Amino acid sequence: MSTPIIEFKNVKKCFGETVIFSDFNFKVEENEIVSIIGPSGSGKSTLLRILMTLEGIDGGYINIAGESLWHMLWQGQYVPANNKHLHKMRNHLGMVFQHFNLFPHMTVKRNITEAPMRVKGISREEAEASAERLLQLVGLADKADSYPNDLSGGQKQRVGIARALAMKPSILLLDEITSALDPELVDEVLDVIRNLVKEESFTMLLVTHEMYFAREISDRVCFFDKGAIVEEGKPEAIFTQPQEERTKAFLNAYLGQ
Ligand SMILES: Nc1ncnc2c1ncn2[C@@H]1O[C@H](COP(=O)(O)OP(=O)(O)OP(=O)(O)O)[C@@H](O)[C@H]1O
Repeated sequence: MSTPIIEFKNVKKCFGETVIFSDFNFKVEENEIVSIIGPSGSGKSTLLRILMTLEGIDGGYINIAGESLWHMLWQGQYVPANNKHLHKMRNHLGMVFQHFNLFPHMTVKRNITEAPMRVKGISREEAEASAERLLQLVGLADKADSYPNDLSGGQKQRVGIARALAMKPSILLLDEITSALDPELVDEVLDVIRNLVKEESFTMLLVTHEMYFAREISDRVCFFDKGAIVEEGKPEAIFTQPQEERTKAFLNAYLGQ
């Protein structure tokens, strides 16, 4: 078997006294599209935030493309990886957030070019050419000079996707990217992701409450509860023949099955 592109091994994560993951194990293969579904507060966003190194861990390992993300063994102790290594590992990942997280004082184009120029040292010319291509891809070529506050929620999120792609990540993390949107704006954002996976191979890990989208797009769906994967499998199997009581109850509540 090939090396998984993402691997959590015996990961422990606490917020103070609250244990989110006690012994979490999880793998994603290269070019696999995996949806994480599950109740609110079960740790789904934390999982993505840990991968992005926005949160640390309290034990275990996380490997990305076969290399340790957070901890390295040094003289018998686990220590955080140094900044250079962390920077290299972060380059594998792009994340789209629920609340867009765009810089309001920057134009759309600048929101997209900022990180590639600052973090990757790409020239302004190259970053702007890439931003223009990406804006075309997300259907916002005419909004390059607008400011985020002049855009609809769906447009803001499409900028969020373009911004994540500008870093050329090999893994895209999507954290409930349509949850903050009015229902009529959801599909314009999901269509961008649909087109993206049609055009290119991607490793994608998405946390979503859009069950029809998870079913349509995923190679694998994981039902997650209380910091653990309760059940996982092909979308058809999870959505039509869930085996675990907790999965059935969740899907019943969600889909009225
Ligand atoms: N920075 C933090 N400090 C303390 N507790 C936190 C922090 N971030 C998350 N939590 C807690 O960790 C638990 C898991 O949160 P998380 O956001 O990962 O859940 P989730 O499954 O993504 O939920 P939702 O579907 O509502 O977004 C929750 O109880 C949350 O309150």
